[in-house]
Amino acid sequence: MSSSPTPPSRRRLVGVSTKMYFSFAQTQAYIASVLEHLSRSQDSPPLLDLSQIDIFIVPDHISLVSAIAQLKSRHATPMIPKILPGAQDAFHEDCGAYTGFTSPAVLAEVGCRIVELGHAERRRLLGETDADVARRAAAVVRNGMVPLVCIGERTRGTGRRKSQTSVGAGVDREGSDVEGEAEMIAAAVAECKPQVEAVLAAIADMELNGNNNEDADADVILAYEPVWAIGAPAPAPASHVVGVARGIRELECVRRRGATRTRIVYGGSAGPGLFAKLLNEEGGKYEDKDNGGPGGGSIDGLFLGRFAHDPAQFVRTIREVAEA
Ligand SMILES: O=C[C@H](O)COP(=O)(O)O
Repeated sequence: MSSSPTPPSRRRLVGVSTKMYFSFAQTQAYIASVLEHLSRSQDSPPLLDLSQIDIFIVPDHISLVSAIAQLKSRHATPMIPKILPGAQDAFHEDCGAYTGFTSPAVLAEVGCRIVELGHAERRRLLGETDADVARRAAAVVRNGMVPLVCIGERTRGTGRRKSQTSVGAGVDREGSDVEGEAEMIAAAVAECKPQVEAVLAAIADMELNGNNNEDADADVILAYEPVWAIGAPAPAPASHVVGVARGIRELECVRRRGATRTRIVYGGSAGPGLFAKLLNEEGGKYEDKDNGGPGGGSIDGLFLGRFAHDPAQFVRTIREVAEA
């Protein structure tokens, strides 16, 4: 009797953006402190196994080269995991008369590994469109880096959820109207759908045109960040996050990609304690093994902002994602 092979799992990941919160010196001090905390957490048993997860730090553009050097210098240190450096944006052209833009080719040249695209703040302040984000994602892949594409609905939705007024009520499902919640999830997935489709279509087109040497779908990270949960006192409700992530996984453009090639992280006032709540919400109800899931998960990790700007809290969250 032959048993079907176990599908490969998606690697978990956890990262932080410093947005524009830090000075150059503060970014250097932050990274040094994160490395120090990670090193200390490996000093005594029980040792933390970080080999199965990806960790990334996304500083501002000016601090990036220095951050890359800092991270590289510690990679030789035993027990310290590799931390992938990321950028907060890249243009869709590699070079030319594009004053003030950031070249993806130069980012790759200096050792950048992940490029965040289409953050809600850029969509709002700079008018970046799905088409802009899609072209940039293709350029990031073309240059051998991984796009971290921010998607998310702008408003809390019009479902009839009873606890709609309080964002902070997020993780507490008491009093929620399940039908209204389902409507809000469906509305959020519908708003995310064109954002995801545009990006995956642009990457698929680029791959079809032979610009990618890989013989497989490119790795893509979707950062699901409901706009109303960014910069808020608390994250979106776990039930909402998991519901939307499942809806995104069911989109045809996601389903037809390689099983492990699309990872989804949650962002928006995320911090310590959240990942366990998300996994608890998944509760094994969603068997995503066919799609490379780690045995019941639609969410692969977290993308943090403010609540990880304290290095100890970031490392605490890394530990939680690794051990959950
Ligand atoms: O880039 C990260 C996200 O926008 C979340 O930021 P936040 O945790 O400060 O809300």
